[in-house]
Amino acid sequence: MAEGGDFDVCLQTYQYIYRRDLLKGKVAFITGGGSGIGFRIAEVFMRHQCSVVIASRNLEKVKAAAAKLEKATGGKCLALPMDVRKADQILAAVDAALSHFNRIDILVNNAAGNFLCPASKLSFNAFKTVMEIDAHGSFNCSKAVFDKYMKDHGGSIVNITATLHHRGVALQTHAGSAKAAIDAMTRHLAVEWGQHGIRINCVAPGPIDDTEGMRRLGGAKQTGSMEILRREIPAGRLGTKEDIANGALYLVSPAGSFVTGTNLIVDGGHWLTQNITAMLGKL
Ligand SMILES: CC/C=C\C/C=C\C/C=C\C/C=C\C/C=C\C/C=C\C=C\C(=O)SCCNC(=O)CCNC(=O)[C@H](O)C(C)(C)COP(=O)(O)OP(=O)(O)OC[C@H]1O[C@@H](n2cnc3c(N)ncnc32)[C@H](O)[C@@H]1OP(=O)(O)O
Ligand SMILES: NC(=O)C1=CN([C@@H]2O[C@H](COP(=O)(O)OP(=O)(O)OC[C@H]3O[C@@H](n4cnc5c(N)ncnc54)[C@H](OP(=O)(O)O)[C@@H]3O)[C@@H](O)[C@H]2O)C=CC1
Repeated sequence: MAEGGDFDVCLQTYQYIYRRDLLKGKVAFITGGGSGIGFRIAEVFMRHQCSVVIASRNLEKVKAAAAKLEKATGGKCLALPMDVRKADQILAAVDAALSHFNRIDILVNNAAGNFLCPASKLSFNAFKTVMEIDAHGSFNCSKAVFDKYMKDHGGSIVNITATLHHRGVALQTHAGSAKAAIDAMTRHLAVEWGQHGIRINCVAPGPIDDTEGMRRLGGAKQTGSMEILRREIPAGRLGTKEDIANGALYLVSPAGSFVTGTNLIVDGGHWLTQNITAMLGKL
C-alpha cells in the first residue's frame, strides 16, 4: 500500500442491482477517490463500466488506488494530483481529464477534511480550512467542470455531504457548517444549471464503518461508542461504503433522471434518533 493510502481491498463480491453496462461510455471525476467512500464509489462505477478519474493531494496514493481499481474491475482509471483548495490545480486536473477521456459526464465532490474539536477551541484558521476543502472545493470543482464541459453537454453532479447538520452534533461545528453550505449550494445550482441538462444532488452518509473518518474516532471505540452508535441506528447496523456508492449510482443513473436538487440521506434512519452529543462530549 502506498504511504498515506488507506484504500481497502476491493470488493470480493458486489451485489449488482442495475445492469452491468449501466454507465458504459461515461466518464466520472471523483475528488478524494483514492480512499474510503470515494474509492468505493470509483470501484462501483467502474464495475458498471464507467471510466473514472480520481484526484487528490497525494499523487502516490491515487496512483496506487487507480492501479488497484483497474486490476479489480478491468476498467480505466486515471489518477491526478489536485488540492481542491487550489484553483489552478482544479483547472489543470479538469483539463488533463478531458484530454485523456474527452468527456466528464459525472462529477462526485467527495473530498473533505474533518477532525473532532469543540467550537470553543476551534481556531479561525481551523474553521476556514474545513470550509475551504468542503464547501469552496465542491463549488470550484463544479464550476470548473461546468465551464469546461457540462455547460454544453449536460451531466450529473453528486456532492457527498453528511447528516451532521440536520440536528447538530458536538465537536463538529466546522464540518456540519461546511456540509450545510454544500447542501444549500446543491439546490441553487440545480435551479440554475437544469437548463443545461445538469442534475445536481447530494448523498448524505450517516456513520460509515471502516473509513479513515470513523477511524479517527479511535478513542470512541474504546469507550464503546461504536456500539452506542449502532444501537441508535434504526436499521441496526453502521453504514457501509457500498451503501453510499449505491446511493450515488442511483442518482447518476437513468433511474434518477428526474431527480435534482435533492439530498439523499443514506444512514439507516440514524439522524432521526441520533443523540451522539453526549457521547462525543466524553471524548
Ligand atoms: C473525523 C470525524 C468523524 C466523525 C465525526 C463524529 C461523529 C460521528 C458520529 C455521528 C455523526 C452523525 C452523522 C455523521 C457521521 C459521521 C461523520 C461525518 C463526517 C465525516 C467526515 C469525514 O470523515 S471527512 C474525511 C476525513 N478525512 C480527512 O480529514 C482527511 C483530510 N484531512 C486533512 O488533511 C487535515 O485533517 C485537515 C482537514 C486539518 C487539513 O490539513 P492541512 O491543510 O494540513 O491543515 P493544517 O495546517 O494541519 O490545519 C489547519 C488548521 O486546522 C487546525 N486543526 C487541524 N487539525 C485539528 C484538530 N484535530 N483539532 C483542532 N484544530 C485542528 C490547525 O491547528 C490549523 O489551525 P491553526 O489556527 O493552528 O493554523
Ligand atoms: N466516514 C464517514 O463516516 C462519513 C463520511 N462522510 C463524507 O464522505 C466523504 C468521504 O469521507 P471518508 O471516505 O470517510 O474520508 P477519507 O479521509 O478516506 O477520504 C477523504 C479524501 O479526500 C481527500 N482530500 C482531503 N483533502 C483534500 C484536498 N484539499 N484536496 C483534494 N483531496 C482532498 C483525501 O486524499 P488526500 O489526502 O490524498 O488529499 C482522501 O482521499 C467526505 O465528504 C466525508 O465528509 C460523511 C459522513 C460520514
